[in-house]
Amino acid sequence: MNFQRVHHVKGEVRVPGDKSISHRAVMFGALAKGTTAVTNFLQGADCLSTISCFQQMGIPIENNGNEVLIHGKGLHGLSMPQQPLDVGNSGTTMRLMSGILAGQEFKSVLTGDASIQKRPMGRVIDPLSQMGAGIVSVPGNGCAPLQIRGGSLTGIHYHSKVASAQVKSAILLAGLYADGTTTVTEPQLSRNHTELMLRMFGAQISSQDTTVTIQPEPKLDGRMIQVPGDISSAAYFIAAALMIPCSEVRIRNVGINPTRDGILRVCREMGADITLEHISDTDGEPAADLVVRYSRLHGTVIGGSIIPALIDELPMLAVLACFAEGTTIIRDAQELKVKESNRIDVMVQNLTAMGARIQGTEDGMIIEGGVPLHGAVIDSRLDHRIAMSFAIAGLASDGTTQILGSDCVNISYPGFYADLRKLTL
Ligand SMILES: O=C(O)C1=C[C@@H](OP(=O)(O)O)[C@@H](O)[C@H](O)C1
Ligand SMILES: C=C(OP(=O)(O)O)C(=O)O
Repeated sequence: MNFQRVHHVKGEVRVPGDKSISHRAVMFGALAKGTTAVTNFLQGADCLSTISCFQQMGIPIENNGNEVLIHGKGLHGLSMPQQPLDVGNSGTTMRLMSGILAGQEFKSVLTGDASIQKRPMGRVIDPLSQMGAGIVSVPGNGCAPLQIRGGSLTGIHYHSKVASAQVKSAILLAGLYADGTTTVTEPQLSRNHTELMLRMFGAQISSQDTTVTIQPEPKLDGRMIQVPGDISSAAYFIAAALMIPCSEVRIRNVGINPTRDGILRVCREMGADITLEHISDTDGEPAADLVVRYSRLHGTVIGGSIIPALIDELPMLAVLACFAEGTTIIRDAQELKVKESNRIDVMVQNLTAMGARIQGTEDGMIIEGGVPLHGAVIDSRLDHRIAMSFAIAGLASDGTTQILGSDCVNISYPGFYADLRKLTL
């Protein structure tokens, strides 16, 4: 797909439901007794993979588009899948499901696409093995496919080396089936959707700073879940409005959980004009309308404990930094190397092709802003966040930007190009 400079982005948009919350709604709904009704569920390929995995384990799920109904069978209601469970491109599905499957008295196999088979799974294999699960990497390299023999788990206190909500959640979910208390401490606080939602379903879970503790064998009850818009999807429109002169965009009902709102904090630090309106709170997950206006930005340093609160937004922030005066340093972000692609290498390669002054580092990037960008052929490496970031870059650059593999946006935002187009009319 090709992109060219536009004069502005203007108008209103409603981004689809949050990906992290949509996955969890299906998983926890399946483990609860009774029906869970989810509205504004993200119909992206990743969340559809989660639905199909639970259907394969005997959970009836009706996907009516705007509402998803999960007819949960309780903590011990899953049945043994007859085939390997295919998570597609979704790291969240693979890692959270490994925690659930570690607690089941049956054998299962988790697999996925070429990208997922390169991502590190040792980070869940290690703690789940310590809890007593039989979990192995079939190719023997710490990656998927994973073979899991669950049951008879012991609660542990795990000190994770990475601030990862997927690792934390996998351990907490296994903790539902352990014979005592399970605790996870992480180096920095990662997104806390698991803690918030499991508590709403009836789990006994308590958090203090970067430590979370869960008690086993709760009675989880089906419930209603309203999914807020995904701030990671809103990031593309936030950046477009900030980068393109004369722009003003209103993004409705965006989740602004403090463990996810790093992009708002960094953009404001860079000089962005962003206001929040109609702030609401449903089940502990705050949301707001974001009003974003074109702003003259300056460079900044992004590192430390804010990184987990904006990890998926860093590709877009790297593009934004090209449009800010001065230097932007992104550090402590080595996790970018183990996402759907190596997001440090891919950003450096593609932004360099567009004429940016950017240098990759061991744990991030250094970007000299204020150098105009020009169109180029962009290899998305089938990474949805890369494709969306460069679509926005193309709208603010000379010439034509061609994105290869542009359909991969279906992973997290199937209507992305249509919504973007409406804002450019
Ligand atoms: O728990 C989640 O829903 C997610 C956690 C993050 O990954 P890590 O846990 O690997 O940091 C994030 O990058 C991913 O898009 C979704
Ligand atoms: C890293 C991501 O997702 P996952 O880990 O679920 O594949 C993402 O959506 O940017």
